[in-house]
Amino acid sequence: MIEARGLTKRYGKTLAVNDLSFTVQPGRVTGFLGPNGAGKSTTMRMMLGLDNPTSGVALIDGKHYRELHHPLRKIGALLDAKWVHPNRSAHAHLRWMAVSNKIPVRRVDEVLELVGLTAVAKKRAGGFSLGMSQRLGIAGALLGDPEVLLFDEPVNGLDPEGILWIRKFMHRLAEEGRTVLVSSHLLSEMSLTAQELIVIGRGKLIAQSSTEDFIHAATENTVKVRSPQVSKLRDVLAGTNAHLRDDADALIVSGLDAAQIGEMAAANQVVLHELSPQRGSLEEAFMQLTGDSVEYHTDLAQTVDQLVDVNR
Ligand SMILES: Nc1ncnc2c1ncn2[C@@H]1O[C@H](COP(=O)(O)OP(=O)(O)OP(=O)(O)O)[C@@H](O)[C@H]1O
Repeated sequence: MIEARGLTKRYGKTLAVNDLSFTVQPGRVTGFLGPNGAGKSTTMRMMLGLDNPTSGVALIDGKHYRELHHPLRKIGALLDAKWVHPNRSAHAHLRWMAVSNKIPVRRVDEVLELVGLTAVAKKRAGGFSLGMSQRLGIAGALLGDPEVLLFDEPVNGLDPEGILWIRKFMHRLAEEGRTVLVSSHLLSEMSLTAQELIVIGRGKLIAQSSTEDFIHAATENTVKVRSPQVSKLRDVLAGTNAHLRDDADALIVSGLDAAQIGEMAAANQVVLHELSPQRGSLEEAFMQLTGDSVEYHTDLAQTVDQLVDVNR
């Protein structure tokens, strides 16, 4: 488990992290979400003892990082995938990490296998693609077989195949009972990867909840209905507290769920061609909860643009 209590970091005039308190539980992938500059990396660095908090604490299973006897066996991290000597092979890089952390060298082959790099283990890491470098970084994080894993923007710049691989791998690590914290500013990706969310903005906590609750609380659930007898359907729904909106050849209904609409249509012999509940998106939820912040809107627009690029 990871715990932040009143965690605060000031760099001169910049309050990078502002009184953050949250817990990250094992067995789930927790997304650490916020726009660029929100304070995600700074928070992760403090968890890893790479930066000292101005006040507050970050604890790994109740201990400060510096109190851990074998840190790599407790917590592994991927902060910067390009942090590797370019002329070293993947194997040599991991071997060096293992030896300097008193981890048995046989573990190197195991983690290379886990991340699918066995075939290129002897190749120069400097020639690796970004996706391969990310895998090597993840292999390094797994060397000590740690219970807690931190990944800072692991899908940034990856192609769709690389993104899918990382997503499945994160799920697998959580299913093994590990605590997995993944930072990202890519909202749609996080909605697929993370079961829990910690959302921050300008260093402050905006929300901590399950992804589902976060979306549910901040967006309206509607039902899309298509019918060849749409005016009859309107009459049927008129006597309820449903709110109707036109969307091309469909009606978007709020205030009633799909079952209620279906039953009313059947009782009144209205033919339906479609009756589909519409889920809000993480983007919509994010907009709702951060509605008054121009900074977010700008960032969100960029995020959506990037996402479109990624999926193209
Ligand atoms: N070493 C530092 N010295 C001064 N300011 C810093 C330092 N590190 C971070 N900051 C500032 O602290 C704020 C939070 O930065 P941080 O990198 O933690 O955000 P982030 O959410 O990880 O963003 P990104 O997704 O861009 O990495 C930013 O305003 C940043 O400029």
